[in-house]
Amino acid sequence: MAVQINPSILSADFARLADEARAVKGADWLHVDVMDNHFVPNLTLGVPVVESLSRATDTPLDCHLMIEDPDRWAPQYVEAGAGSVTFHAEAAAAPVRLAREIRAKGARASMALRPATPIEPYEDLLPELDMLLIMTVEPGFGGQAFLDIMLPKIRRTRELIDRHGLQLWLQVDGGVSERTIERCAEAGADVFVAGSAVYGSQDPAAAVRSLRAQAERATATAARPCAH
Ligand SMILES: O=C(CO)[C@H](O)[C@H](O)COP(=O)(O)O
Ligand SMILES: [Fe+2]
Repeated sequence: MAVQINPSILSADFARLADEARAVKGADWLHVDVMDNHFVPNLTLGVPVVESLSRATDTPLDCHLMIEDPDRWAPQYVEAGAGSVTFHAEAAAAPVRLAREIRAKGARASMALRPATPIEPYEDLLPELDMLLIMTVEPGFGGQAFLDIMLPKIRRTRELIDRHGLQLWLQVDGGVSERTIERCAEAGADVFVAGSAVYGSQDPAAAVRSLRAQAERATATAARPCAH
C-alpha cells in the first residue's frame, strides 16, 4: 500500500480552518481530532465543524474520535461528511457493531488503541476494520514527544495484518515528524498523521512532501530482501 500523509488540524489555526485545510494540498486525508473533554482532558470540535470542513475542502476527512460513547456519536460523523471514522477501542461498547454501522453508512471504519492498550485481544476483530490506529502519544494534545516504546506494537500489528492477509491500513498518530517517521515506516505503518510537523512548518505543503519522501524511502528499504 502506498504511503499516506494525513496532516492533523489540531495544530492548525482554528479561526482559519478552511484556509488551513487548503494549505496542505497533496495530503491524502485531513486528520480531524474530535475531543470531548471526558475521554481526553481537552475539547476541540464536533459534528457542525466537520460538516463545514467537508464542504470547504476536497481532501477527504479522517475523523479521530477521542470521545466517550462513540457507539452513539460516530455515525453522525459519517453523515457530516467524514470519509473515515476512527473510534477508540477503550470507549466503544460494541466495536464490531459500530464498525459495521460506519461501513454501512459509506465510510471507512477504523479503531484506535491508546499506548497502554494491547493489540492481541482485538486480533479476531481486524477483518471488520479498514484501518487500525496505534497512538504513539497519550491522546489529548498535539506537540507531544513520540513514544518509541510503541514501535514493537506497530511491528506486531503489521505481522498480524500480513499473517491474516488483510488489507487494512496501519496508522500512527502522535509525535510523527522528520525525526520519527522513518522508524514508524520501517516498523510497518503506512498511514502517518502529523500535526505540529506540518502546521508548525513555514510551508505545510512542502512538509507533507518531505514526510512522504522519507516514509517512502524507509518503506522501500524495509521491504528490500537482504542481498547476502
Ligand atoms: O490525536 C492526536 C492527539 O491526541 C493528534 O492527532 C496528534 O497528537 C497530532 O499532533 P502531533 O503530530 O503534533 O503529535
Ligand atoms: Fe489524532
